[in-house]
Amino acid sequence: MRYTNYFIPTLKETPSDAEVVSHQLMLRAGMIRKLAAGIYNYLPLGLRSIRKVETIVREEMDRAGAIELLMPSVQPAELWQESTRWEQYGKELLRFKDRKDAEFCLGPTHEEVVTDIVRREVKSYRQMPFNLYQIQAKFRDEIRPRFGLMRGREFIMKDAYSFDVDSSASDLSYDKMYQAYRRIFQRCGLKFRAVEADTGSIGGSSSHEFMVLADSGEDAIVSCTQCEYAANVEKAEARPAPAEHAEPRPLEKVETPAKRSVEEVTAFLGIPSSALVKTLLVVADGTPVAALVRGDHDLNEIKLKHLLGCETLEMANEEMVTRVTGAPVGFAGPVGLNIKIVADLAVQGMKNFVTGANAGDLHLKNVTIGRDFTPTQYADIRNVVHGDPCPRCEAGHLELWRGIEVGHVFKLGTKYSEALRATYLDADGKEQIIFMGCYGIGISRTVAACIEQNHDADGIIFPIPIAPFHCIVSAVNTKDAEVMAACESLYLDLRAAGVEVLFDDRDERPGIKFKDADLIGIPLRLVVGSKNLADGKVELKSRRTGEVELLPLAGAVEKVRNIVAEAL
Ligand SMILES: O=C(C[C@@H]1CCCCN1)Cn1cnc2cc(Cl)c(F)cc2c1=O
Ligand SMILES: [Mg+2]
Repeated sequence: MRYTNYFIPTLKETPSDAEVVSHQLMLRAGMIRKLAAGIYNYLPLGLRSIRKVETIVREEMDRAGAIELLMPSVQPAELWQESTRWEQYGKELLRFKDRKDAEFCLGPTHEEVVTDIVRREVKSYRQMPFNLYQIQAKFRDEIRPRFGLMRGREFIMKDAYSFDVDSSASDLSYDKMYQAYRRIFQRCGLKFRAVEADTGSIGGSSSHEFMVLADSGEDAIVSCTQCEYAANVEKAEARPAPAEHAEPRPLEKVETPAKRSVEEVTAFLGIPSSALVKTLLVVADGTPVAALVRGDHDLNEIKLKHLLGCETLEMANEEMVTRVTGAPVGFAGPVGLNIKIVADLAVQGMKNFVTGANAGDLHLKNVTIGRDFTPTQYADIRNVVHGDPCPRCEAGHLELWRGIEVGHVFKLGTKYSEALRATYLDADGKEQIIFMGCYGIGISRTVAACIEQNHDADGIIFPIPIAPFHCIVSAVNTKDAEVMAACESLYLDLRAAGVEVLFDDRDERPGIKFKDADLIGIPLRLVVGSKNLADGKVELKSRRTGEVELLPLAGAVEKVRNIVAEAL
């Protein structure tokens, strides 16, 4: 492609409303342009990269035996009413009516639609296993779309659905997808981790997320230094702490005037935060519950919600705190509290610690469990922290990373097949419910995540497999006929060798061309200038390493072709 015939509206300035690097660089590199909040035009360069990810996804999904179909984006409300999700989702589900006033939504995902297809077509166990997938624009009316393609409202997703006769067969389908996802993200040239994840609202039994490691990632994950354990912090398990052997000292009230937070109280009393226990009041399906976690730990609301088995869980407001504890916020404690008390495992066995006294400006010292109060139950309800011992092996400990979720695979069980009566007759002619799995990849988000992980001060550094072009040929002086002739032949020979080339034939100063080449992140750059050309040489620069080497013109095509072939 010749630059002068292409459409790459690069920007010098960083747009002010772009907060993360990938958003800034995709705008500056002329890859995307915003149409509306969270809704983007994929300009030619951005689309080429998206198509590269789609192609890798398609190849690996097909290799795993999945079959591509395409379902409508517009979905009838009836299906969502059958699955009861029509009421379950709020404003995030974009609903509208057609000319006959019938209700529809713009598809955020397609469990109901694909289950409707299968319930009409599958009657026998012989027809399974199979896996249907699509690559299609989804719409989720996020309350705060931001970060460009990282959290858009309309985005491109590959969503796949597996259908099996029973749970163990469904596990095999799940493993096939898990392995396919590993190959996909490896082929995209990304550093990623597959982590155990919470299933969230979708239900089902277990799930894994595929996280691109990047400091700007919204998700916190941990991985063990010794074994394969890795999990989203929402789900990562903490081990019980070793019990303390100190002698319990007598309980004591202590004045803590207007000292509410962990920081204020521990500073005021001169104790470490691990010697204080926070009493957090939550409301589970309307009932107040006290959650106790050590001062240096944080409550994991997802773990607590699963433990309590409640539909809704939120932090108690000031009015509730005062009503339940008899004290203003910041002085809640477990002693004398007559509501359910769930204590984190790290609190079990603690002695002589500080808690609120359920009275204004008062705390208690030397609190000891069993003597001063007894929790209703102990459970793992905290977020693990960097350095915690691994819950799976003896030797390792957990390291904390930030990640960007680009894939999520779920064991769905019969949640949708039950609701929509998708059944089959087994070998004995008995009616059985179909077991499902669902598997998503954020295609457009993967491109953004790749840039979050691969950039420097000059711009994007695309891995070759998902770069918009493999190589850019930069003519230093377009007025020099020999330079242009050499560029033309390089351009044609490279294309003939299967290298995707962008020929920068603009009548621009070399500095502008080099800045643009670095900004849009094309992995390899061939610079053709009259001085080197006179010696029969061209300059090859690697965008990732910055390495520059002078090549004989004759060998340039072969060299570039080999580098590209090696990386694909
Ligand atoms: O989408 C999934 C699960 C998997 C992910 C992989 C591909 C198939 N679906 C979870 N989820 C997330 N956000 C949603 C938002 C809305 Cl508004 C909705 F109505 C439904 C969902 C919803 O179900
Ligand atoms: Mg997810």
